[in-house]
Amino acid sequence: MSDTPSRSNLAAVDAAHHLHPFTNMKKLNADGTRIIQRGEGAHIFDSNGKKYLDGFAGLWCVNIGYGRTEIAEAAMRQMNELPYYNTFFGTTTTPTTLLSEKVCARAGPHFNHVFFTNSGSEASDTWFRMARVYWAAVGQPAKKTVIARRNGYHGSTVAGASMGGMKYMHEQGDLPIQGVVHIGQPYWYAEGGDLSPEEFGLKVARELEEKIDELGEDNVAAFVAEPVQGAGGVIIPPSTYWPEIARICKARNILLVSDEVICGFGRLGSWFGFQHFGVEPDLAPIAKGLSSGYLPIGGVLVSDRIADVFINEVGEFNHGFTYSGHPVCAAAAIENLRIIEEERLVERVRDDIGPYFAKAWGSLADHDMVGEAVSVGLMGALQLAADKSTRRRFEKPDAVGSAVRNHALANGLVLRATGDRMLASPPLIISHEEVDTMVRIARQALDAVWADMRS
Ligand SMILES: Cc1ncc(COP(=O)(O)O)c(CNc2cccc(C(=O)O)c2)c1O
Repeated sequence: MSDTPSRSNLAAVDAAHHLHPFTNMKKLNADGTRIIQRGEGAHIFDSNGKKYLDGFAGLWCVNIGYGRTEIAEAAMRQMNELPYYNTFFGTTTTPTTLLSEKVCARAGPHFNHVFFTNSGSEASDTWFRMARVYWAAVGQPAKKTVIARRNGYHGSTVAGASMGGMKYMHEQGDLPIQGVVHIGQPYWYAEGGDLSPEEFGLKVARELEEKIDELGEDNVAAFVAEPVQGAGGVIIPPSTYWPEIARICKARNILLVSDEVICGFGRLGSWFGFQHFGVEPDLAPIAKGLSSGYLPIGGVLVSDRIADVFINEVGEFNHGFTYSGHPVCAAAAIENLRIIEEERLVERVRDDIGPYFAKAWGSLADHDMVGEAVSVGLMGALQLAADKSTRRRFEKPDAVGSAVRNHALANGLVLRATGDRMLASPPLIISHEEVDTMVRIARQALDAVWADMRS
């Protein structure tokens, strides 16, 4: 049956058949969905030919930018040779094995093993089970509880959504599951009060020690955190935060889990976020920049402390996915990492475009509506404020953030709004001129919304 009628009316077909994630479908069907047709470099184009500078790299993930045909060619070669085989029952495939070596080579001396998944959420549920299996194998089975953070994000699977600190997710489906508790987040602008950022960083880190004391150290398996919270609003912790977290985890014998799904693969100007903050985690979920989103793949970096127990004590870890280490996805990821390495994109973020972005994006702090303009590497946020002199927030943060986002989008720039924070996470290949364009359109959007609010 010809698909011409459907293709000519994709929005109507989408409304009739496609349920979108994190979307109010009634509103979307009324507004109509936007068909994104192709991408090139840091730009995407919709089905009407409108061009957008993708200041969000898809969903934090298109690190090498769009249109890199080398990846399609690598995927096609693998697909034509072997489109799929599994890694259960004593088998593997060449790209899966080579990718595991390549990922570990960038993760530092303590990481020599990776467990592959299809997404970041599956990586969350994988390490969640690994942590409990690890403690049981070393004779401390009561160490089951995971401590996570309010406003953290770790995906949409049951454990991932439970460890996430988003109340609106917990309300749907009776989460969090037993064995997951939350402490505060290092969000100084909103919660620091009269403390300096450094004082606040120590205070909120020490909530971890208080929670461990409350639960009993012998009941706590792990603490999980994103190096920089992404979906929570690009919350960059004060300098005192991570050293104190690392000290507490070591002193109190709980596993430290660094969620690298966003911060990994160059986003912060280092291969992984934990390296940027000088931390040595025990486990680290990965996804997104691993393949730059060209094909779905995720995983868990497993430190020697954990891997040695799984190899020598646990025996069979009864966990895994049909597509764990999918050969075509692995081939695409290998090519993606080759591009990141050969074009020195991590170093570029650290030494060139990251500092350039910080200066340009930081200049927006002079706007009456901007309370802070912060960034690390190519991950930035604008905190919108009703009164920046007192850090007073807007009454309707979501409405303000959406208004700025929609204005930017109408003028050809994709930004993410989470409440009253405007988030940027452009492809690592973005040029200086494109950063200038991002900032120009963002400023225009701020001017327009601020003027609307005062009219
Ligand atoms: C830190 C972190 N951990 C786990 C996940 C889950 O990964 P998957 O989506 O591949 O299952 C994420 C994902 N992060 C994510 C996903 C979708 C939207 C947004 C947003 O900020 O709007 C963020 C993430 O940001």
